[in-house]
Amino acid sequence: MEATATLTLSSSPAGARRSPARPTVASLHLRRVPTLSFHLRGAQSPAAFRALSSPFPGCRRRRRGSGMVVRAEMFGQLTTGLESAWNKLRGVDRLTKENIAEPMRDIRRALLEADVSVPVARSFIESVTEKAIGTDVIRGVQPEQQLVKVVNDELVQLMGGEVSDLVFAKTGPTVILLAGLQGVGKTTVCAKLAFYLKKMGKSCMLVAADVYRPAAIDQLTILGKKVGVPVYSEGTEAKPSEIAKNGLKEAKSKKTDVVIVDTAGRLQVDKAMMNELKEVKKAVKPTEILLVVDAMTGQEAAALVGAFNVEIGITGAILTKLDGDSRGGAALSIKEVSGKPIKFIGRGERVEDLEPFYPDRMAQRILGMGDVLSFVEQAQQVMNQEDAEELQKKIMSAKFNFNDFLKQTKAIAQMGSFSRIIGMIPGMNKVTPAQIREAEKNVKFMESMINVMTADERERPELLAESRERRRRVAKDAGKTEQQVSQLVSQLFQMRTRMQKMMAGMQGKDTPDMENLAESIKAEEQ
Ligand SMILES: Nc1nc2c(ncn2[C@@H]2O[C@H](COP(=O)(O)OP(=O)(O)OP(=O)(O)O)[C@@H](O)[C@H]2O)c(=O)[nH]1
Repeated sequence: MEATATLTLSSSPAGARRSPARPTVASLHLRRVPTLSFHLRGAQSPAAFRALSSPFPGCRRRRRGSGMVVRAEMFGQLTTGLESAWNKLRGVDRLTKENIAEPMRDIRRALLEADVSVPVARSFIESVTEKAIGTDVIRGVQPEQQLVKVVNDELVQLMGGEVSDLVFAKTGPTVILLAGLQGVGKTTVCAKLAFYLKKMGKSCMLVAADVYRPAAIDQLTILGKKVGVPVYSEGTEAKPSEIAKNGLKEAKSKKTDVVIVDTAGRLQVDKAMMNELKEVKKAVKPTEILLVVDAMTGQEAAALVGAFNVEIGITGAILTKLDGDSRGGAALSIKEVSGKPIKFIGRGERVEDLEPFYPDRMAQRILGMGDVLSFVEQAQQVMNQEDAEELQKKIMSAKFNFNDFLKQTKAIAQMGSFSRIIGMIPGMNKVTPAQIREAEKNVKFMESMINVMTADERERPELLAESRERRRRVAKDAGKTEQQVSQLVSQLFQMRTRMQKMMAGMQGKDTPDMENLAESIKAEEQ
C-alpha cells in the first residue's frame, strides 16, 4: 500500500459548525493509520474552514476546490507550536529571562502536545532557558533566530547528539535480535534491515523465531524472497531459542555476515515474552538487541524502551511508522527516558523505507528552519574569526593581557570541562584524571588573582611587572602570596613570548625580546 492515501469526507459547512464529529473521526484515523492526507469537502466559507480544520492541530491545511486538504506532516504539530514562540520575540533586542518566559511556555506546551513526557519537557526548557540567556549576542542575528539555534542544538542533544551506528561483531556473524510488541512493524523491519545491510555489501540471513503466529513465518518468508535473503525457519513447534541457535549455526557454516532474528510480539509486556527473549539472548549472544517501537504511541514508546532495557538489556531502538506521526513525542523522548539511542527510523511500508536516525537532521525537520540555522552558524563563525584576528593582532603587538587571558580560560570553561577538551585533543588521552583536576584548579587559582586586579592592570600587565607594590596589593586582596602573584605575571609574559614566537615562526618574522621582563621580576624577588 502507498503510504499516502486520500480519504474524502463530505460535510456541509453548516453541519460542520454544528457538529465536529466527522473531522474528529478523521483525526483519529490520522493518528492510527498511515494515512497522510485527507480531503474534506464543504469548507467553502472561512468559518466552515476553521470549524473543519480545528481538530487537526499542526497539520497543513490547504483549500482545494470546494474542500480542504489536511496533511499530517511529520512533527507538523510541534513545528507550528514552536513557530508561535519565535513570533513572540519579534522586536526584542536581546534575550532576557523575562522576555523568553512566554516563548518558553509555548515551547513547553508544544512539547507536551507532541506527547513528550512532563519531566523531559521540563529539563529541556531549563537547559534552553539557561543557554539562551547565557549566549552572547551575535552581530546581525535576531534574538529569535538565536533562540531557534539554541532550541535546535538542545533538540539534537535530546535525541542523542550523534548518529548511533550499528555495531558489527569482530569475528563470526553479527546477530541482531529484534523485539517489540505486536504489530509495531518488527517483521517488516527484518526485511528492511536486510535490504539496508545488503546495500552495504553484507550478506544476511533472517531467522523466524516468532512461533506463535504461523502467518508471521509466511510473512517473513515472502519478505525474505522479496529482498533476496534466505530465511531460516523450523515451523511453529520448536522453541524460539533453539531456532535462533540453529539458525546461527547455519549462518556460520555459510559464512553469512549478519543474522537477523525475528521474535514474537505480544499485545503487552509480559513475563513470558521477557523470559523468551532472555533465553534467545542467552542462546545466540546478539551483538545488537533492538526494540522496535511504533512512533504513533508517543511517550509510551519511550517508556517501553526503558522497560525493555531494564529487563533484558537492549542496545537501541528502531522507531517505525514515523511517516504517520504528526506529533514526534517518541523520537524526542526515547534517548532521554531510556538512555538508549534510536538507531533507525521506518518511514513507510516499503523495504526501502528504513534509514539511520540522524538527530541533527531530525531537529532541522522539526524546526523547519534550515536557512536560519546556517545563517546563525555563519554569523558565529565570523564572530569567532574576528575574535581570533583580534587576538592575533594583540599577540603580535605584545598586547596580550590579563583580560584576554581570562577570556580564553572562560571560553574553555564554556565549552565544557577541561577533561572533555583535553580528551578531544589527539595524543592527549593519556592525561590522568588527577592531572586534569590539577589543571582545573590552576585556572580557578589564576582567576582569583586576575579578578582583584584593576582594569588598568589587567590591560597593561607591565604595571604589575614594574611595581612590587601593586603585586603585593593583588596578593593581599586575593588572599595569595606575593610570590604567587609574581608567578602569574611571569607566566603571562612567558605565554606572550611563546605565542609570539609561534606566530612569528608561522609568518617568518622576528620576535621582540620579551623574556627580559619576566627575568627582571624574578631577579627582584630574590
Ligand atoms: N506506514 C508505515 N507502516 C508500517 C511501517 N512499518 C510497518 N508498517 C506496517 O505495520 C503493519 C504491521 O507490521 P508487521 O511487520 O507485521 O508488524 P509485527 O511487529 O511484525 O507484528 P507481529 O508479527 O504481529 O508482532 C504492517 O501493515 C506494515 O506494513 C512504517 O514505517 N510505516
